[in-house]
Amino acid sequence: MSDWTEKYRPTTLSEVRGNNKARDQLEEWARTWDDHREAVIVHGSPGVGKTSAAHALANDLGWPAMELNASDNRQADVIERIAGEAAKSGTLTAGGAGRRLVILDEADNFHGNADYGGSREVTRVVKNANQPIVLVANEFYDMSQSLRNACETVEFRDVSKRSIVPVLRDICRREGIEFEAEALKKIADATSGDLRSAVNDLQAVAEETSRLTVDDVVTSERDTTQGIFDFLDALIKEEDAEGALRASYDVDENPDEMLNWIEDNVPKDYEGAELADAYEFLSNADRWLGRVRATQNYSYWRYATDNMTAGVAASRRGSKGGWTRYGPPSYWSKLGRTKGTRNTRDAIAERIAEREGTSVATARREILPFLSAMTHHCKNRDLTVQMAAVYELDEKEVSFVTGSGKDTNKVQSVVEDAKELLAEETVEHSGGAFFDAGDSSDDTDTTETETDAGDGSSDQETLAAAAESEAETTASEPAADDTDDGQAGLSDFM
Ligand SMILES: Nc1ncnc2c1ncn2[C@@H]1O[C@H](COP(=O)(O)OP(=O)(O)OP(=O)(O)O)[C@@H](O)[C@H]1O
Repeated sequence: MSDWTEKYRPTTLSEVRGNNKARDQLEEWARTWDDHREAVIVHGSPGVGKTSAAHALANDLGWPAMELNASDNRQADVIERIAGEAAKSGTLTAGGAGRRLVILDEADNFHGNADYGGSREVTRVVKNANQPIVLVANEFYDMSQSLRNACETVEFRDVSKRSIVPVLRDICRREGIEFEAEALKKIADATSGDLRSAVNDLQAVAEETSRLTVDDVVTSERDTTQGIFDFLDALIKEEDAEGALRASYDVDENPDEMLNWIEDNVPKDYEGAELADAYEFLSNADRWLGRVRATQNYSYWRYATDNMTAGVAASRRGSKGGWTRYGPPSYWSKLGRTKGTRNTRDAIAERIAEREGTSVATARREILPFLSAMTHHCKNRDLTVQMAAVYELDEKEVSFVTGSGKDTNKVQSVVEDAKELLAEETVEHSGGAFFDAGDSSDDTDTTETETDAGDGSSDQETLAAAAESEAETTASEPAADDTDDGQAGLSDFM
């Protein structure tokens, strides 16, 4: 059987589902290209149709599409090909004739090269291109600010369940597969916004049966973790203390794992004082889990669970709406599993504590999770570099905080740039703490200071504000200009 994601790839923009606004913006960008001559960045999560939309657009307009993949090539080659092609066809171009669409896939990956100048070169080429360029990216903020500023931006959102189901239904009809409506809903549910995964899952299940029932879908791997997502919703958004505890009974994870999930996801919806309170309960839970490990007395699990469920739910202030993309605990899950990672964690926490004038416990329980949330997968690259520089993190440690693999180009280039930054900064001034903690009390109860985003008068508050806006980083464009002087404050990177 051929690959259904290819077989049913949209060929015209009208077949791109669930992102009407983005689709229309993209079309408008293309139709008015002669007037503005800017490139466009199309960004969003994997599998939501960005690349398909670019190709469909080219098809609709009758422009040949030329696709380049940033990570497949050496940067110089890519640039040469873009620049060369653009210049060449530019000379042939008269009005709209000879127009072609350059699609640059994985455009957030240029940083993956030690040759930092590459990114600047791409920016220059993109700015001067004689042809419309679509840059496709997952992580908007992995692209340099000057590149972002040079382009228009179109954001593709996760595809809603409501839009996914009809796509699956169409495919079933065209493949002659019988199905229960609930089965399709279940697939859509389990793939949380990623239409490509939904189509893949549908094909996987359909290969096993000629009539698709709800029960057929149960076996998919994503489904086994679905319980935890429902639980997180209940805990973080819906239930009171008792309800949250009850919801945890349905979760098929041990308390250590459950704590990891909660710790990693609660900052996506909680903020300020409620987050501080929640962390307090989570650290209580952590202590009880430590006692279980030390004594093998499993009756303490109960206390840990109470803290992490009832405690966290009770910390909530006001109501939480909307839909949140909860994710597996990429970083915290590694904690406590092995002694090695615990040591890494503690080594980082010690350096943070020293720098910020807090206790190691505070650094570990309160500061590290913030850093982790803000630099998850190195998504805010400038900030990640800044962090690596200030705390002098090596590859293993950057990987630990961000959850990106330590052997990836991303992590290696972050560490390299951090070293460079550090070298520059030691010349400029004697280095400073990330947060510039005002008092240096060794008190573990300093939660207020890290989380109370008040008037923004101190770096601590800037950080807290950053943590709060973390959930919306993809939506907001920083206003600051390029900062190349290597001594920019944290707020300049936000
Ligand atoms: N919005 C959509 N409408 C219709 N089909 C879609 C949509 N999004 C994804 N698909 C299906 O998923 C496949 C992959 O989509 P596509 O490669 O365009 O996603 P993407 O957002 O570019 O992901 P990535 O960033 O991982 O490349 C398509 O061939 C199609 O089958």
